[in-house]
Amino acid sequence: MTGRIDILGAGAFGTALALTYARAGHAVTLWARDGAEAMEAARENARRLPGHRFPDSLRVTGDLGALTADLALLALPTQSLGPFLSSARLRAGTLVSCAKGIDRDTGLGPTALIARHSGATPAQLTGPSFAVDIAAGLPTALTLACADDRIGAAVQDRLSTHHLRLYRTTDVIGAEMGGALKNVVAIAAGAVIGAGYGDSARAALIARGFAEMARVARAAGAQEATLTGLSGLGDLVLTCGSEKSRNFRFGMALARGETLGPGVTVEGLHTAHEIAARGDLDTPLADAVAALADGRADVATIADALLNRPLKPE
Ligand SMILES: NC(=O)C1=CN([C@@H]2O[C@H](COP(=O)(O)OP(=O)(O)OC[C@H]3O[C@@H](n4cnc5c(N)ncnc54)[C@H](O)[C@@H]3O)[C@@H](O)[C@H]2O)C=CC1
Ligand SMILES: O=C(CO)COP(=O)(O)O
Repeated sequence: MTGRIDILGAGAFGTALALTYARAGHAVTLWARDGAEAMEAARENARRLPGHRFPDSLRVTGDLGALTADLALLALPTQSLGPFLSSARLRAGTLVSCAKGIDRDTGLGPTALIARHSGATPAQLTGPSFAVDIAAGLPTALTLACADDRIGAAVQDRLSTHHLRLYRTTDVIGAEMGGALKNVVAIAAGAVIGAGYGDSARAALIARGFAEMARVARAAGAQEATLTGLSGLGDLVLTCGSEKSRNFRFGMALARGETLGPGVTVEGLHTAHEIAARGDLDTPLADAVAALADGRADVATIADALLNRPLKPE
C-alpha cells in the first residue's frame, strides 16, 4: 500500500529513507532544517548523501506546516529530539523515531520523548543499516518496535519494501537499548583496531560488550530475545565490523590521537557518558569509552585496567 510519508531530518539516514520510500511509490515529503531549497533545486543531498538523484515523488521542504501525512519518521540525532519535539508540535498520528541513543537531559529513549512532547503514537525503527547501503537499494532487514501491536503491524506493512524488510516487536525498550548501546561498543571496537590490538581482541570486546549491553538493557526492562535480534546483536556486528560506521571511526581516531571532522554524528559518545554517569551497574566498556573521550585515560592504560581485573566466571 502506498501513500504519503513525511520524514523529518535530511541527514544521511533521513535522506536514504526518503529515497527508498519515494522509489517504492510513496509520496514523500522530506523536511530539512537547513538547505531545503538548495536540495529541492539540485534534486540531491550533496552534503550528507551525495550521488543519489531524488525521484519526482520526493519533495524537500523547510516548512513544518507542509507536513500533513499521518505517518512521519523522525531521523534526527537523539540529543536534538527533545528540544525539536517540544517546539515543533507535530500533527502526525504515528511518529517513528530512527535515532539510536539516550537523551542525556532526561535519560529517556526516543519513544518516551515522543510520548512526552506529542500526542502521537510512538514507534522506533532500528537495526543494522548504513544509510549508503539503503540508498543503494541493497537488501536490508530492520526492526519496527511499537507498544501497540495493531498499529505496529500497520506501520510494518507500510514501511516494508522489496529491499527493506521490517520485523516487528512490542519490546520498544529492548529495540531502543540495542540501537543505543551497540554504538558504545562500536567506539570501543574502533579503539581496539585503531590501537593495533587486532581482530581477536575485537572479537573478545564484541562478546563482552554484548554481555554489558544485555546487563544494561535488562535493567531498563528489555527482553533478552530482542537483544539477540536485529536491533541488538545484528547492529552490533555491523557497526563493530565496518569503517562505514562513524562510531567505529570515532573510536579508531581516538586511539590514534586524531579527530573526525566537525559535524559528524557520533551517538555512542553521548550514550557512553549517560551510562557511565548512572554508575548503578557494572559497565566497564561505557566507563572506558567515556574516560577515553574525555582524555582521562589513554587506550593502553584502559586496556591494562580491563585485562587485569579479577578473574571471574563468564
Ligand atoms: N547514517 C546511518 O547510517 C544511520 C543513522 N541512524 C540514526 O539516525 C539518526 C540521524 O543520523 P544521520 O542522519 O546519520 O545523521 P547526520 O549527521 O547525517 O544528519 C543529522 C541531521 O539532523 C539535523 N539536525 C540536527 N539537529 C537538529 C535539530 N535540532 N533540528 C532539526 N534538525 C536537526 C542536521 O541538520 C542533519 O541534517 C541518528 O540517531 C543515527 O544513529 C540510524 C541508522 C543508520
Ligand atoms: O547505526 C548505524 C548502522 O546500523 C550507523 O552507524 P554509525 O552511526 O556509527 O555510522
